[in-house]
Amino acid sequence: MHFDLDNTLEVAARDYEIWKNTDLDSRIAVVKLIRNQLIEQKFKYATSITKDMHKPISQSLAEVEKCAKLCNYYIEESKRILKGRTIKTGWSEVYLTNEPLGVILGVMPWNYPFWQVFRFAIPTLLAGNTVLVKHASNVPNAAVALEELFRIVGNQQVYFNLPIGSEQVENVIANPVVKGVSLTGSEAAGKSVASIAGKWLKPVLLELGGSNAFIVCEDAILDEVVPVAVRARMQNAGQSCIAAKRFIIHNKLKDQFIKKFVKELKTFKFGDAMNESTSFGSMAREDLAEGLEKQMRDSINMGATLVHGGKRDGAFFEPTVLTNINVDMPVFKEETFGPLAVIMGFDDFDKAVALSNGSNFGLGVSIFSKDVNFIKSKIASFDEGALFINEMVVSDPSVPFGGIKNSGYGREMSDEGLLAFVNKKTVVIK
Ligand SMILES: O=CCCC(=O)O
Repeated sequence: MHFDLDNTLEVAARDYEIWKNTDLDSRIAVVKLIRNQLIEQKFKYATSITKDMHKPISQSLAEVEKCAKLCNYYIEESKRILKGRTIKTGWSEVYLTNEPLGVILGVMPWNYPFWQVFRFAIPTLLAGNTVLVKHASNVPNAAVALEELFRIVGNQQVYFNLPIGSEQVENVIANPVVKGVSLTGSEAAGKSVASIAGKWLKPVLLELGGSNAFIVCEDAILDEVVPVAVRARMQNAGQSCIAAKRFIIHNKLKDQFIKKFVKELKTFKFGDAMNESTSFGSMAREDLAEGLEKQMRDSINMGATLVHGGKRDGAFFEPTVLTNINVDMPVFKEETFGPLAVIMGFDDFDKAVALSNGSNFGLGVSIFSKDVNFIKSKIASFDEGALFINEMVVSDPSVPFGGIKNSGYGREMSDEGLLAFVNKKTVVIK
């Protein structure tokens, strides 16, 4: 079917004029309809995810349910967040209103094809904007299913799927109807989108890669920590920006940690992604698995030791563990977007901090210790967007989410996510 980009941009701009004047109660009512439809048809939506990127169906269902949770959060909270505020000054009245900006472009990735779109689109729409979504080319079923789902909105369309190639994104950003861009994707995509948006002076939110450290201190209880560590790395076949990628373990616990980690990996059930008991699937594409294999091989050639796994069959990459890592290896320096854990040791906590900060990314870090007060005293020494103590780094609708350094800038979810694309208009009355 022929897709007319210019016409779509025109309609998105025209419908924005209606949507921005739709009161917040009505926008919230629309989000309720979207949520209801999502839950009623959750198997259909989950199947579109699994078909596109081979995620086991139980995990696709969990992704769809998380989208509903995000809707519930904003259904409850958006009035409070968008309310604006008054400011006491020498004038008789000063206040701030939060107004929409216009048509906002979302450039979205394939690893959580529904979740990533929901966390961009729901708050952006509730603020009164309309959205264009340029989804990843390897999730076409999810992209179409999402547009259909959001079409539930009465008289006007507020969500537009753009089935375009990445080479067309520049023109979309440059188009005067587009007033901002949110990108979740690679560091390279972030640099490109940020420079184009900069040229046209349009606000941009970047949620890029990560190479989170997972630090285990000497006093941690391994039987509690290891199942969390495995989940933190192997979730979504390792294809998550916030997955733990570099395990930094106190030297007194390191050998035991490795043993228990590998034992836990052996409990995974591989198989048909549509089978509800499958707990570990293949990666989304063969070229991605090949890329991970290269990072692993290059690191082994530089002295890393393969402890477990390491085999690839097409897009299937065995859960893999490497140790004897140094900071020059690709598995340390680059993001490993697949099921590969690298394990390093430390004696002194400051060394663990230095290793954690030794990445160009700065999305999040997990630290496990009984001495929470000690860890709290060290919070400022971590260059990260988030620090989770005795918990893996997770995303949650009520908690701001985003990074620093090459992980991007801006925050999604919580109050910050709803205020990401608004004009905070100041009103002063003498
Ligand atoms: O891939 C990055 C985000 C994953 C998540 O929100 O859980």
